[in-house]
Amino acid sequence: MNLLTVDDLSVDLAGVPVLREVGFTMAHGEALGVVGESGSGKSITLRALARLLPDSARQTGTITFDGKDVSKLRGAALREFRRHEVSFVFQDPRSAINPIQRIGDFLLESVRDAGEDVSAVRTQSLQLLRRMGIDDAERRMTQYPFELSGGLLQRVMIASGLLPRPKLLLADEPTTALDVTTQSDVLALADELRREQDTALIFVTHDIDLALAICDRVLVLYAGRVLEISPSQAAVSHPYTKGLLDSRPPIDTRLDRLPSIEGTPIAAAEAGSGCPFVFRCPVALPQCRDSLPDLVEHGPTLVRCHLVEASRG
Ligand SMILES: Nc1ncnc2c1ncn2[C@@H]1O[C@H](COP(=O)(O)OP(=O)(O)OP(=O)(O)O)[C@@H](O)[C@H]1O
Repeated sequence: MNLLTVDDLSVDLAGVPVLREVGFTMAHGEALGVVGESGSGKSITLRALARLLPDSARQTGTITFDGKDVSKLRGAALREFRRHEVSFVFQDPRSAINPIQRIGDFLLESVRDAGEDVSAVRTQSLQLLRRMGIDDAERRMTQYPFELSGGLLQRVMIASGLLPRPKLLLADEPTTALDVTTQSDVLALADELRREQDTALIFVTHDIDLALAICDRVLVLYAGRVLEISPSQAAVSHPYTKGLLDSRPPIDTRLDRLPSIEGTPIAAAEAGSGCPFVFRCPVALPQCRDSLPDLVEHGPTLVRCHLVEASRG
């Protein structure tokens, strides 16, 4: 059985469409990267999965997590889902932590509420902090968030996300605010821990290279729609995903101007019945303006593109 099945998920916020017919599945322990330009719907997808959309949101479609319909969870079942089944790590740790609460109290807070064995969880917290590369974990537990650097605090947040041994960790650009070396250290440690725990990961990022490096598959969003789900750079087939790969800055040459995809993305609300990427696509066909094909298998990738369909004859 899949850990997660998202089927035909559409979300409107304050009456404005932001996600359309999003569908994908995840196996237990799998890592899925979610990439796309700003405003493509990455964070909204995560929030919908964790039942964290604002009250003004209207959602259709289904999210099935470990056999349960997430939209039907209420009361104790919803608390259990948020405590033990999914965890969230946000981009900015300082906005997600109470500034006047000590790190140790923050880590043990949810356990205290649930009446679990505090001393056992304290030991686990210390172990996780050390495994996340925090040397003097005992002392850090007694400190306040302002006493920790952004990098240390994000390590604490990831430890806190893994502490309940969730089935799924939702990470929204968890290392974007860190410098590149720290970013790769933190991600490598987090990845090792979540594999040991068999915790699946959804990793939202702007960086398609990073997503391909860390994740089993990468889902590409554009104007609130899934355009491709690919396991590797070699398998990538959609012109938009290829454009994202081609616009990475080269590591060995200095360019006067960074390569980029011509034009700007449209909002989900601006897309008609055609492919939302048609306005920027260098290889668009006439039919791309009228309809967006279904997501279909093309070798190891899942892609929705008329050009790919035409190439298959
Ligand atoms: N609370 C809200 N009310 C109304 N619209 C919103 C709200 N939050 C997000 N949106 C809109 O939903 C769309 C998707 O936003 P989302 O935050 O998911 O994008 P994103 O891909 O995560 O972007 P970024 O990479 O900039 O974080 C955007 O057009 C955004 O303006």
